[in-house]
Amino acid sequence: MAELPSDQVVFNKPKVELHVHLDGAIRVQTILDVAKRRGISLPANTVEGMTQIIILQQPATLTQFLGKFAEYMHVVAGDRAAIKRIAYEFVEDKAKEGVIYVEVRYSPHFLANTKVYPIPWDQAEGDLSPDEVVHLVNVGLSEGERDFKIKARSILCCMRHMPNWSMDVVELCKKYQQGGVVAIDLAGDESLNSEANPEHRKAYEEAVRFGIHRTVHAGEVGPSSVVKEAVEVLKAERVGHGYRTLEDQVLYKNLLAQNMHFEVCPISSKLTSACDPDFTKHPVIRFRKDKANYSLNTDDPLIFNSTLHLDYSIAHKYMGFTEDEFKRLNIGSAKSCFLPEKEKKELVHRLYEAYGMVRSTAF
Ligand SMILES: O=c1[nH]cnc2c1ncn2[C@H]1C[C@H](O)[C@@H](CO)O1
Repeated sequence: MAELPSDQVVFNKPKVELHVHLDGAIRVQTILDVAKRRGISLPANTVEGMTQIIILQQPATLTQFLGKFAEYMHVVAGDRAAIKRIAYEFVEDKAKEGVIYVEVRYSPHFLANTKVYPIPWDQAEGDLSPDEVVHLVNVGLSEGERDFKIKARSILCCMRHMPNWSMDVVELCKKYQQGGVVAIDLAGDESLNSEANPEHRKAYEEAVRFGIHRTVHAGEVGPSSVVKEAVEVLKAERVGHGYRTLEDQVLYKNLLAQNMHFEVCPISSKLTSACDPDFTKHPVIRFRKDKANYSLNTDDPLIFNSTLHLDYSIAHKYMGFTEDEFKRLNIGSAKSCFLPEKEKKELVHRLYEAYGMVRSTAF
């Protein structure tokens, strides 16, 4: 996006990122390497060439944006080494951006080639199940945590158009609750499926029963009723995007009063046409004025050709964000993360320390 500021670092301090898709955050070089190893032909064989094919250059619809995944998902899906590698490299990339805690989300079904119906991305049936995908991502993330000294947890996505996968997703959340999976999400095209299917509702009921944390993509491009349903029916503790909450002021005020967390993704919201392309009119400006609880996130940096620094630069340049607000929103993000209470407190404390906000207890 030509009019964006260059990748300057406007907030060079520890950060928390809560909304980023693993399959939207793969290195282009890795896609090329894996395609070469597996003998998969791609429309371009250089990083520059493939980047041009994958990225969204201009604002499109959410549906068009979601179509971009088909350019490369068949390369990594069903391949054990590739899945471990993308998880590992993801942690490295986040550490380089100054993220000290990240929750990364993905659909295990989209990376599998057996025990998933239909088998995605026109793959032939193989022997990699959604269950093993979660195991491999956990291994990649843990190795990344060890090598790059940050903390990474994962969120498993149900997909709006695939309700038959949702009970599986919640079962995987239960199975891997101690293995790095902290929550369930509902992603996909809310413009085509704005009311949650009963299977999604059942999965979220099960999540509540088993103490699995819950977030839902809602009010990104769909109406405020999707947000209302996410919070009231699916019992979401955080809202993915949530921009269109502002269309229902009663709902918005209720959510403010509850300190509901909004996972805001500035660059994403422009390129999916979720928001006005003029960043000076972005809903997060209202969130900030109202001292709402929200995070700043990349969402799918591969497809948006972006970094977390770029999202922060935009918030600074076009939306008037200050260092103090960056600190406040990161502390709110840490408090809204899905870690167990003790680890969450430690994370919040680390931010207070890094931001020079530790109060002396001396009298
Ligand atoms: O911004 C988004 N909105 C809705 N769904 C999304 C967004 N970004 C990625 N996804 C989908 C496509 C991915 O394959 C899936 C799981 O990460 O989630």
